[in-house]
Amino acid sequence: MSFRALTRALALARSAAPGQIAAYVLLAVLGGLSPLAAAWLTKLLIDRLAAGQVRWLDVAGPAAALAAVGIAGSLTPHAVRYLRAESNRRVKLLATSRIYAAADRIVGLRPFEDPTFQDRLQIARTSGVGSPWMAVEGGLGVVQGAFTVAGFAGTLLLLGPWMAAAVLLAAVPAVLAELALSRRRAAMIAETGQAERREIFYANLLVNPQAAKEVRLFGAGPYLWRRMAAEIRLIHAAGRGVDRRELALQGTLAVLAAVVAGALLLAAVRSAASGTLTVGDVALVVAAVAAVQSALAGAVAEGVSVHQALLLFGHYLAVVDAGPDLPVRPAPLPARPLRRGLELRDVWFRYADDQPWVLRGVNLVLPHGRTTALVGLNGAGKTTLVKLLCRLYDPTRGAVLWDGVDLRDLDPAGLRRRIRAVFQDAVAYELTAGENIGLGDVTALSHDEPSGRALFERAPIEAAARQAGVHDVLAGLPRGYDTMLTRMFFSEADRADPDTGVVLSGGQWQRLSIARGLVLDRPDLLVLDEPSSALDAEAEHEVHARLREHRRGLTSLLISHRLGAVREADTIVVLSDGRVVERGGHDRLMALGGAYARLFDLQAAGYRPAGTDFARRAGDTTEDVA
Ligand SMILES: Nc1ncnc2c1ncn2[C@@H]1O[C@H](COP(=O)(O)OP(=O)(O)OP(=O)(O)O)[C@@H](O)[C@H]1O
Repeated sequence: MSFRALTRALALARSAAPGQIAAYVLLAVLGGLSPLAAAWLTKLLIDRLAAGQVRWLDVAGPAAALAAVGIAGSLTPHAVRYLRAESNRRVKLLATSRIYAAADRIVGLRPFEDPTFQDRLQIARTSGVGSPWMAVEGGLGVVQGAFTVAGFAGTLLLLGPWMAAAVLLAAVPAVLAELALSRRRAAMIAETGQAERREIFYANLLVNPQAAKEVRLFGAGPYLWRRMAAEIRLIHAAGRGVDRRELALQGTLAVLAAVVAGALLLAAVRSAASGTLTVGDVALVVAAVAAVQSALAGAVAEGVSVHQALLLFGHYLAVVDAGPDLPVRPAPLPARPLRRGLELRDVWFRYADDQPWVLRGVNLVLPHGRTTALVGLNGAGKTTLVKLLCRLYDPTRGAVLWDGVDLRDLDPAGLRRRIRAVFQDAVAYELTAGENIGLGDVTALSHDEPSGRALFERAPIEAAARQAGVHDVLAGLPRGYDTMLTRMFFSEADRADPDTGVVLSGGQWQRLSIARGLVLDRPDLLVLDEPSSALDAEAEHEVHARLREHRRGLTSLLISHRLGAVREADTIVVLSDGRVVERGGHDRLMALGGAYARLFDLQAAGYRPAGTDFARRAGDTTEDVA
C-alpha cells in the first residue's frame, strides 16, 4: 500500500461526493460524541436538580439540550446509513466511469488480447472501484478506534504505565500479522482473477442464446458446467487457504490477548493486595484492558480493510494511469482528407515477439479513388493488414503512410473518423435497428437520459440501409428502426409488449453491418472485409452491384473469398503467407495463370455442370508480377 494510493483514493472519493462525505464524517463524529454529551448533560441536570431551590430556567437548558441530543442520536444512524450508501454509489460511479474512459483511450487492440491486462481490468472493475469508499469509511473507523484506544490507554497509564505499555505492545504482533494477511488476501484476489474470468466465460456459454444451440445439440452443457465448477473450486481453494491462515493467526492472537489480559488482572490484584491499587482501580483495569483490546482490534480490522482496499486500488490505478499502448506524438498531426492514397512500405508484422511473422515485407499502394481487392487463402494475413491500416496495431517494421505521412504521426481518433470498415466478424449489437446502423457515425446518435430511449437521425441511417438492401426489412419490423434487434432486452416503449424484440437472420445482420459501414457519407477509406459471406446468391449479386456503385470514386479495399465479387476491382492483390505474390487487374492475373487464376478457376468449376472441363491455364506459379 502506498501513500500515493491512499491520497488518490481519497481525492477520487472527495471529487465524487464532496458534500455527502463531509456530512457523513461530521455525523459520524457527532454520533461518536453524543454519548459523551448525553453523559455530561445528565450530570449537569442531576447536579442542578440536587442543589435544591431549582429554578425552571436553570434546568430547562440542559434538559432541552439532553432531549435534542436524544433526538439527534436517534436520527443520526439513519442519516449516516443513507449518506454511506449515497456516497458509495457516487464514488463507484465516478471510479467506474474513469476505468471505462481509460479503457476507451486505448488506441490499439493489443491490451485487450493480453490476459494480464484483462486480469487487472477484472480486479479494477470489481474490487478496485469500491476501494476509495472503503478508504474513507475504514480511515474514519481507524481514527475513531484510535481515539477510543487513546482514551482508555490514558486511564491505564494513570494506574500503571506498564499496563498501558503491555496492552499496546501486545497489539503489535496483531497489527503485523493482519497486515501480512491482508497482503496475502489481496494477492489471492489478483491470482484468482483469471479463474474468475474463466468462470464467467463458462457461465455465459451455458446461458448465452448464441451458444445455446450448439451446447444443446452437442450435449456440451455438463462438460462446460464441470469446467466452470472446477474454476469455482480453484477460487474457493485459494480463499480457503487464506481463511485457514486467518483462523490460525487470529486464534493465536486471541489467546495472546487473553493471556495479556489475564496477566494484567493478576498483576492488578497483586497490587491491590499490597495496597498499591484500590479495589475500584482493579475494576477499572479490567474494564480498560477489555476496552483497549476491543478498540484496538476494531481499529486494526478497519486499518487492514483499508490496506487491502488500497492494494486492490493499485490495480485500478495501473489501468487508469496506463501510458499509451501505441505511441502517440505529443502534438499529433490532423488526418487530412486523403488525396493521393495509402501505402504500406516494407511492412513486417507479428502479433508478438514469440509468434511467427504474419506480414513479411508487404509493399502496397491503395490509390486514392480506386478499389483495391485483397485475396488469399485463410490465414494469409488479409484482416491483419486491415488492422494495420486502421492503426489497431503498428507494424513491427516498416510503415503505413497516409498521403505520405506515417500513421504513427497522426491523431488516431481523427484518422479513424476518416475510415469505415465492415469486418467479417461484425458485432450484432443488442440495440435497436437504428442504433445498430447509427453506431457507424455516432454523431447521428443520441439518447434520452431519463427514459434511455435511443434517438437517431433517420435520413442518413435509412439511406445507408437502402444502400445495403436492408431498408425494407427494417422498415417492416414491428417498430421499424426503433425495434430492438434482440429478445434479451426491450426498450422502454416495448416494456408492455416485449414481443416486439426481433431476431434477424445471419444474412440480414450482415446487410445491417454493411449499412453501418456506409452510414458515414463518403469516408476517405472504406474497407469491406468479406461483406457478403452470409448472403444468398441473389442478395450477394445485388449488394455487390450497389457497393460497386457506392465505391465509385472512393478509396476502398475489398477482401473476399468470392472471386466473382472482386473481379471488377481496379487492382487485385494476392497475399500468400504474408507476402504480396501477384497484383494487377482480373484479366492480367488470369492471363498470368498464377495463384489468382488457379483459385478463380477452382471456384468457377464449382458452378459448371459436372464433367465440363475448363480451360487449364499455363503454369500454376505464384510469381510476383508486381
Ligand atoms: N490477435 C491475434 N493474435 C495472434 N495471432 C493472430 C491474431 N489474429 C490473427 N492471428 C494470426 O495471424 C494470421 C493471419 O490472420 P488473418 O486473420 O490476418 O488472416 P486472413 O487472411 O484474414 O484469414 P481469413 O481468410 O481466414 O479471414 C493467422 O495465422 C492467425 O492465426
